[in-house]
Amino acid sequence: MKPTTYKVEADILTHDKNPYEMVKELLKDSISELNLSENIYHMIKKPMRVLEVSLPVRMDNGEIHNFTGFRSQHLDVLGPTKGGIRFHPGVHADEVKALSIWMSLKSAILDLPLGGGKGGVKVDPSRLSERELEELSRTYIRKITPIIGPQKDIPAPDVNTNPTVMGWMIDEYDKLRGYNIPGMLTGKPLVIGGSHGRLEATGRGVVITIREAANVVGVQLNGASAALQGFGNVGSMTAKFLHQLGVKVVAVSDVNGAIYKKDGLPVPDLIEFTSRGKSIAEYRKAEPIRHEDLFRLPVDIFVPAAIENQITSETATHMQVKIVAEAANGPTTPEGNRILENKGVFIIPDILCNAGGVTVSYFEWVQNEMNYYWKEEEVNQKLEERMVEGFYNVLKMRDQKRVHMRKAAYMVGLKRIVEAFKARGWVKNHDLY
Ligand SMILES: NC(=O)C1=CN([C@@H]2O[C@H](COP(=O)(O)OP(=O)(O)OC[C@H]3O[C@@H](n4cnc5c(N)ncnc54)[C@H](O)[C@@H]3O)[C@@H](O)[C@H]2O)C=CC1
Ligand SMILES: O=C(O)CCC(=O)C(=O)O
Repeated sequence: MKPTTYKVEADILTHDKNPYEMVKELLKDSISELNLSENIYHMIKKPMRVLEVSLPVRMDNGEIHNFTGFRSQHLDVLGPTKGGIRFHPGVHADEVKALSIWMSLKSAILDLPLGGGKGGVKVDPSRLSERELEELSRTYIRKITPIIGPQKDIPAPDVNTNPTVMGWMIDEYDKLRGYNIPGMLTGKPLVIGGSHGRLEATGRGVVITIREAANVVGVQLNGASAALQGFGNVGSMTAKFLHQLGVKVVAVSDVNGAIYKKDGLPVPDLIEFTSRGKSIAEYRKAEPIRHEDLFRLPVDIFVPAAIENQITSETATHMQVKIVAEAANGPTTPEGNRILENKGVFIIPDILCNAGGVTVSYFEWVQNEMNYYWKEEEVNQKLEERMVEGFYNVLKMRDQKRVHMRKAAYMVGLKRIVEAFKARGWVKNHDLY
C-alpha cells in the first residue's frame, strides 16, 4: 500500500560529519599550504547564492505535500555554475552548499570553464509514483528557473535522478521560455540533445584514475580485486569498466544489501539484473554479506559510490585496501581520511576521481551550443585526455608539496580559481599573501 505520509529522516548534522564544515576545513588547510592569505578563504568559503524553494505536489491520494528543495551556486569566476540535482531524504542546505563547492574545485582541476553548483530535493523518491515524481521534477525546475540557464547555471543528474528526470525538467523549462534550449541542462536523453558517453562518463573517469593510480602504486589490474559500495549509475559503470580491465569485482552493495563472490561477480549479468529495477539484495548468484562486512574485505581497490560519510573512524579502521577511489562525493570523513592516510592507502579524492561526469556534461553543453554532435569515440577520447591530465597535475602537486592526494587536488583547483580572481580584478596582489 502507498504510504500517505512522507516523513523523511532527521538531519544528521554532527559537526564533524557536516559536509559543509568538512569542506571549509579542507579549504582553509589547502589555502594555507599554498601560502595564500585568509582573504582567499573568506572569498571562497560561502556559495555566492543559495535558493530554498517550496515544492507543493498533489499526491495520488489527493493530498498536497509540500517538499523542500535547494539550489546552491558557489562561484562563477571561471564560468557558469554547473552541477547535479539529487533527490534524497538526507538533502539539506549544508549538503548542497558543500556539494557546490566540490563542483567548483572539480571543474577547476579538470580545466573546465565552469563554476560549481548543486541542487537537491529532500524526498525519498522510491515512495513516489511516476506521476508524483514527474510533477515534483517539473515543480522544482519551475521554482529555480529564475536563477538557472545555459549561461548562468546548468543542472545535471546526481543521486536518484537520471535522463528521464532530466527530460521532464528540460521540457518544463522549454515550455516556460517558449522555445527549446538544450544547453540548459545536461545528462538529457540522447534524442533531445544528450551526449554520447554521458551515462557511462563518471564510471569511465573513475576507472581511468584507478588505472593511473594502480601504475603509481604498482598494482597489476588484471587479476586485482575490488569492492564497491553503491550500484547506481556510477557504481555499476565503474564495475563494468573495472571488469573489462580484468579486475575481479568481488563485492558490491546498494542501499538494500551487499553481496560477495570470491572469484568475482558476473558484472554484466548483475548490471542487467539491476537494470530491471531489482536490488542487489535479491541477486541469488552470490553470497549475501552485511553492509559493514564490505569494509572489512582484503581487496586491492575500494570504491565508495553511494553517499557521504561512509568511510569513517569505525569503517576505515578495518579496511585492508591499497587504493580508495572516491566515486561518490564526500564519502570519507576527516577521521576516516586520517586513518587511511596513516595506513598508506592511495586515495583518489572525489573532486578528481568522479570528475568524468561533469567533464562529459561540459562536452554535452558545448555540443548543444554549437548544435553539432560528436561520435562516442570522440567524446571518450576527449574524456581520457582530460582525466589523465587532471590526475597527473594533482600527482605533480602532491610530489612538489609533499602532501597527500586530497590536499594536492584542492591546491590544484584553488590555484586556478585564484588565477581567475586575479584576472577579473576581484583580488589584487596585496590581497593574496
Ligand atoms: N551521476 C553522476 O554523474 C555523478 C555522481 N556522483 C556521485 O556518485 C555517487 C552516486 O551517484 P549516482 O550513482 O549517480 O546515484 P544513483 O542514485 O544512481 O545510485 C546511488 C547508489 O547508492 C546506493 N546507496 C545509497 N545509500 C547507500 C548506503 N547507505 N549503502 C549502500 N548503498 C547505498 C543506492 O542504492 C544506489 O545503488 C553520489 O555521491 C554522487 O554525488 C559524482 C559525480 C557524477
Ligand atoms: O554532470 C554534471 O554537470 C554534474 C555532475 C555532478 O553533480 C557531480 O560531479 O557531482
